[in-house]
Amino acid sequence: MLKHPSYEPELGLGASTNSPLDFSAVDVRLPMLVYISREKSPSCDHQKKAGAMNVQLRVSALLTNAPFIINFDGDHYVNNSKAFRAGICFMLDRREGDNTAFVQFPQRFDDVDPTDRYCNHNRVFFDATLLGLNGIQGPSYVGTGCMFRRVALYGVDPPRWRPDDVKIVDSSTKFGSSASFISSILPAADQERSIMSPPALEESVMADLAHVMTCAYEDGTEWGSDVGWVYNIATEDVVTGFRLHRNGWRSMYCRMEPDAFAGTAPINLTERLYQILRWSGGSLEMFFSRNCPLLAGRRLHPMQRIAYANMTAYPVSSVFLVFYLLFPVIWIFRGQFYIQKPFPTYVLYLVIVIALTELIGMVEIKWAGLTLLDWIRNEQFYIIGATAVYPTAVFHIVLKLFGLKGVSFKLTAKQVASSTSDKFAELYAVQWAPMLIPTMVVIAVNVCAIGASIGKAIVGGWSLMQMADAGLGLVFNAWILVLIYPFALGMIGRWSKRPYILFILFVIAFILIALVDIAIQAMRSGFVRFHFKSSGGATF
Ligand SMILES: O=c1ccn([C@@H]2O[C@H](COP(=O)(O)OP(=O)(O)O[C@H]3O[C@H](CO)[C@@H](O)[C@H](O)[C@H]3O)[C@@H](O)[C@H]2O)c(=O)[nH]1
Ligand SMILES: [Mn+2]
Repeated sequence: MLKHPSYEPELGLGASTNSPLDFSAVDVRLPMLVYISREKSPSCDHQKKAGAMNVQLRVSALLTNAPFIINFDGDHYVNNSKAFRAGICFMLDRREGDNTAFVQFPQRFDDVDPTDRYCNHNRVFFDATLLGLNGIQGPSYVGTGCMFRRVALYGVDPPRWRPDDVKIVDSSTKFGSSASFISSILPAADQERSIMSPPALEESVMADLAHVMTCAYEDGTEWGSDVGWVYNIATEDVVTGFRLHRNGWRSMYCRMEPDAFAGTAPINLTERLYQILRWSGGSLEMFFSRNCPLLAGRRLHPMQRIAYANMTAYPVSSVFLVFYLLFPVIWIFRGQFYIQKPFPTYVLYLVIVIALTELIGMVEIKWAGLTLLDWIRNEQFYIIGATAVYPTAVFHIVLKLFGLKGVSFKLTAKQVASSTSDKFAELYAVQWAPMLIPTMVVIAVNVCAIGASIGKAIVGGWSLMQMADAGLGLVFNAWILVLIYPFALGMIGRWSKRPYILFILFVIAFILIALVDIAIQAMRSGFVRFHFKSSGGATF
């Protein structure tokens, strides 16, 4: 803090008997590290991560006023030191550099099981969706592993949309009352190709720092709305990135080998579902707020607008999907198909559309360098989320729209300690939550449908047409079970160490239900009742 680092390396000592390591060719200086913690007080909301980031933003403005900032979650670390240079290259690029607000690196995780059962890696989202957005206005901000341009976070327009005579500090209350902070803004906008010396550590500087760290500092300012990280939303990341895109900035996605950064992921099914709940609830909050992508001005690229609409409104699709997945109920009870038989040309169109969608999916996977397993996990977790989590998120937003408090989201709990003997102990832990019920019902309904159709087929009396219908129905039921398979594995806990047990359980369930169905049919036709009556008078 006292002296800006020079370019001259300071080499360490050579090897000796006391210290066997040779540092004679190593620059042994440590970079300046300043630990800060914002003020927390019962009288004001600390605004979680967004609040912490905004304090960092102000404090660092007074310390170094560095034009570029990189941010990580508490559970992430630097894996490849070259990432910093890569980010800066995008920022200083001649073509679009000046209009680039942030460079987003993918999130990578160390603690995930080899088959990525709960789709923690989210490869399709990172390596296909975010990479694809590079072709429009750039990836969304995902909260960690992201390099920012400082002035973009201040709500300043990108050069492309900024007239030369614009006043960057256009309102006296926008940034709060610190004169030192306000006077740091213009240099931050100018110094992007030079460096500035940090201030000497004097008492006045310390007083300024303490002032910008208080939680009352932001009262009556635009911090948390138009300046810095956005407040009052479960997913501050997507909305903070969105505000930058809406102002006309672009962003860049940067994937490198070895991975730039890495961190920890929740590997317990319930924790993972809570994480998805926070994301989907936050997304809907954004869609139904003044930060709705459909309300943005013309600086947001039309395709980027569609991408954001999809990224925020997606949980609504679950309402239709859950009904669809429960359709077999009608069939089990009535033994009839109520879905209208479509006419052949319509079926032809349907088949073509479905085939093309799958083909495009396949091409995207190949283009992004992903595997079939990454793709399947993605599909599976969409259905699992849509049954277990998204309905709760929709419920949350309905409560909110009626002015009620909504569902409360919790932070993602991480694996505590991994002993080498049982590395994925967490993976097999079953943790009860009401959220698990809807998906369990969907599994039960589809298992019953398969069992019942076996029963009906055995009793016989089916025409060829009925056989064909039931066959199609079975494909539907089986496909749903394939998609929900990781969830079912999660429910059997430690048994899922041997996944074939699940198949055995399914087969037993099918046979039992087939027998029950045969019994019920026999009862209906009077056979069982007759049998029981003659042998002792049991009544039903
Ligand atoms: O009061 C708080 C709470 C959280 N954090 C930070 O926020 C991070 C995100 O929380 P975490 O529990 O790790 O959630 P994840 O689901 O792993 O996080 C993803 O989703 C969040 C949005 O829901 C983003 O903020 C994260 O960047 C993104 O990695 C943590 O690591 C902390 O560094 C704080 O600084 N202060
Ligand atoms: Mn995290």
